[in-house]
Amino acid sequence: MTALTVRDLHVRLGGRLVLHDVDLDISPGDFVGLVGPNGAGKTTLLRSVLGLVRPSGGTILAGGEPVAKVRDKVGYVPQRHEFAWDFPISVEDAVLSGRVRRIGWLRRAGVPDYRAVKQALERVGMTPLRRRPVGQLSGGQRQRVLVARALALNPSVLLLDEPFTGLDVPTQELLTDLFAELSREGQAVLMTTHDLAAAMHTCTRLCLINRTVIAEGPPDRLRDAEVWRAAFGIRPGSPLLAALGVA
Ligand SMILES: Nc1ncnc2c1ncn2[C@@H]1O[C@H](COP(=O)(O)OP(=O)(O)OP(=O)(O)O)[C@@H](O)[C@H]1O
Repeated sequence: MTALTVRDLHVRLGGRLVLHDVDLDISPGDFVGLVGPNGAGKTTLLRSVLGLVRPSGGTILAGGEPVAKVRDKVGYVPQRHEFAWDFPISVEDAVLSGRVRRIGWLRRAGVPDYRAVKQALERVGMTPLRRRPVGQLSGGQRQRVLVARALALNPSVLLLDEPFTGLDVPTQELLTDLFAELSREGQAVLMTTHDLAAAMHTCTRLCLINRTVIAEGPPDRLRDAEVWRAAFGIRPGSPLLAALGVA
């Protein structure tokens, strides 16, 4: 069974058709890079899965069920600037807040919740900083907190919105290794990124999108320069195509 199924998705925002005819299947263990130019609708696709945007048509299933019924199967790492870093909470509490959908707003966190937080902090290497206020963290540390916050839910689908923006190479490597490991453990990972070369190298599949899916499949099967030109409007002979090994 697929972990995430998107069928015939259409999204209108501000009276404009931002996404149309989007079909996508992601299986457990897939590490999918969602790539496309600025304004292609990548974030809108993630937000549709999360129910933050209401599609004008189509269906989205997680593990075969309408995603609206199983939101706690979906973990989400937003872009860093979307989180309220000036809120006076510790790293540990920020990660715990990722479990709110499972705990419920009115209940207290219990042993399984604290255990999940502890494991998530360990996976991103943030245990030593668990009591630090989130406002005192560097960009890379903040990104690791956001990843831990999503992992604390033990999701079967993990959505990542440009997780590498502004990160140094060691932090990018740490997170890339973690995402690859999660996918090997059976999680379905869908990541938007503008780092095409890294996506070609690390993702098991790529989905090229520009308001609709232009092409998708394992990176080795996407060596056709025309496909990249159609998605990104890259000019023929562009060095970018050579850098991607698709010239
Ligand atoms: N709330 C909104 N109201 C109207 N239009 C919107 C809204 N949010 C996004 N859009 C438009 O939808 C289109 C897709 O935006 P989206 O943020 O999904 O693209 P993206 O592929 O994630 O882009 P980027 O790579 O620049 O982050 C853009 O043209 C954007 O201007």
